[in-house]
Amino acid sequence: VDQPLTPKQFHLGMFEIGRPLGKGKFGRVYLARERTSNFICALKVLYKSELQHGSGVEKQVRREIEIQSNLRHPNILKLYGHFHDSKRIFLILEFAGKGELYKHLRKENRFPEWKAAQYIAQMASALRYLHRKHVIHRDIKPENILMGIHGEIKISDFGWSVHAPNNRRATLCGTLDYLPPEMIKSGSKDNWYNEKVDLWSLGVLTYEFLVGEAPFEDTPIMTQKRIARADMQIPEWVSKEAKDLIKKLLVLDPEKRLPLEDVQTHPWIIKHCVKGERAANRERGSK
Ligand SMILES: Cc1nn(C)cc1-c1nc2c(-c3cnn(Cc4ccccc4)c3)c(Cl)cnc2[nH]1
Repeated sequence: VDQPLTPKQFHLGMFEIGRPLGKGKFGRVYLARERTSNFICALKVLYKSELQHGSGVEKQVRREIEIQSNLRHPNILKLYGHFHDSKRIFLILEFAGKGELYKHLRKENRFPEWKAAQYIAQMASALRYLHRKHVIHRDIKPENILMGIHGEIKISDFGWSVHAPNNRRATLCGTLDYLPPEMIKSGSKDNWYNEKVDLWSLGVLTYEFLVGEAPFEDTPIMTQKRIARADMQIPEWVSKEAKDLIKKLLVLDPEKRLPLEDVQTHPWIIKHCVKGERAANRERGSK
């Protein structure tokens, strides 16, 4: 499909800026329309002054641009291009029509199993695509997932992703809930650049979609202790198939976590994702 946003050089005058869509730790995102093609997109604006020179954040933005502009997958938010002026850096991103997934999760408290399974199947498909390109996301959590107009999910915010193998040090901030044990424990960091870290986070995400809170949610100290021991309880009302998948992803040994191709063929995923449309709608109608 020919992308209207393919000129080599972009500049701010090409866009009509709309309402603010949200803000992150660094920068804000605005709805925008490219004037000649009327193409709707999301413009992420970062102030250079906020990205201290030579700091990790500047490298993170560079990495986000380098990695995300080469990705093309229905469940990964597209980065069409970027440009900058004297004070700001602009990322031209795909507009996700239904916004941030975590807001939907908080509003609904938790997702029904059929919806959670479809989201996890889409995440597994996107992660398989990333891992085939030796990209590790390393920051899978509801806050970094957006929703398209048809309810499909889109992984965004590649600021923490890396090309494996990689010898960069990373400073961690934000929630600990999604960190795998190998990133919590001190000692060898090469496990940080093993794509198995995304499998652990996928397990945490599955749990949070179904239960409405993260499995190791606690005080920061207790969260670290519970992660290091994979100490979590799955409520008895969660189906046995869903419990089985969570337990096969939240495994301390990275090498023993269920591979993505087995996630996609897991009975819980098959049960909710490959039924005929009619049967699935009938089931959903009864929810
Ligand atoms: C909000 C919202 N409501 N609806 C109906 C659609 C949206 C929507 N938001 C987006 C957004 C969007 C907005 N905020 N954020 C979080 C953020 C902001 C700044 C730096 C880092 C992270 C992402 C994007 Cl990128 C891309 N598409 C988006 N679509």
